[in-house]
Amino acid sequence: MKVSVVQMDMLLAEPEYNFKHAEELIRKAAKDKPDVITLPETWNTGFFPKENLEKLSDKNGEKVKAVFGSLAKELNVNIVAGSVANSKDGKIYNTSFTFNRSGECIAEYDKTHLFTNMGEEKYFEWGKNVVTFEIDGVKCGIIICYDIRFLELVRTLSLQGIEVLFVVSQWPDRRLKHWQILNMARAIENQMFVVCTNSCGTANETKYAGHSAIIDPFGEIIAEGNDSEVILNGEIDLNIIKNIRDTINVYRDRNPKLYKIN
Ligand SMILES: O=C(O)CCC(=O)C(=O)O
Repeated sequence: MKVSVVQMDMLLAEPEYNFKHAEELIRKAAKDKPDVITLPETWNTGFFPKENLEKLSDKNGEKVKAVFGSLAKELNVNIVAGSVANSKDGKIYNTSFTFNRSGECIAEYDKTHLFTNMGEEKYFEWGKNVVTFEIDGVKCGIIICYDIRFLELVRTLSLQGIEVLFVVSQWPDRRLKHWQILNMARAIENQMFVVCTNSCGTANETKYAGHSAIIDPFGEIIAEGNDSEVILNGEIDLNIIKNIRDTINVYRDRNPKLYKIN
């Protein structure tokens, strides 16, 4: 599976500009003929405008579906379209949409761990479901930013059989080390690929870290960005999962009777 990670710099509270820019970047990424292209968290609004959020949000994912559904079909590529501020049923969610090569929306995930440190829960509604989907026959999971700190969520996805985890984020530069270590740890402990897509640039007083990456189940970095806008390319060899599980098989050796985590 060839992956292109779009580490995007977006403008706060400028969805019209951000839609155009995301489309431009996807078209550019598609030139290398990847199987899947990814975007970061809340790329439509930035993370996140406290005024007029409802007005700036997508409505039921209608615009994302129209633009990225047809783009996926036209470019014959799967798109993990990051996440967007998305209003539905009178509430606003931080929602990730994924499209297959036919342009169908195959996954819709609402962020389940809102970042209370920044008051995200005062503006957004909590997601209630864990989501997996298939890209060209490969089982994948999706999480959003702060979700990466919750190993239980990722283990839940891994026990459902995912081989690739997509993490879409707007992670700040001042905690870059957490971003790098958490993504790598999730890849190693769950013996799967992690494709983590961050934003870059600044919004208000926050500088975003970039350092998007494609990480293999050994924790080896296949591709990594720096702190500016870039498209990363990397190839995922799923045989690596079998190799590691044949030698260090944590799924066979785990002892769930001991684990009381609720
Ligand atoms: O957990 C962190 O340090 C950052 C989380 C975050 O910025 C987010 O969830 O949007």
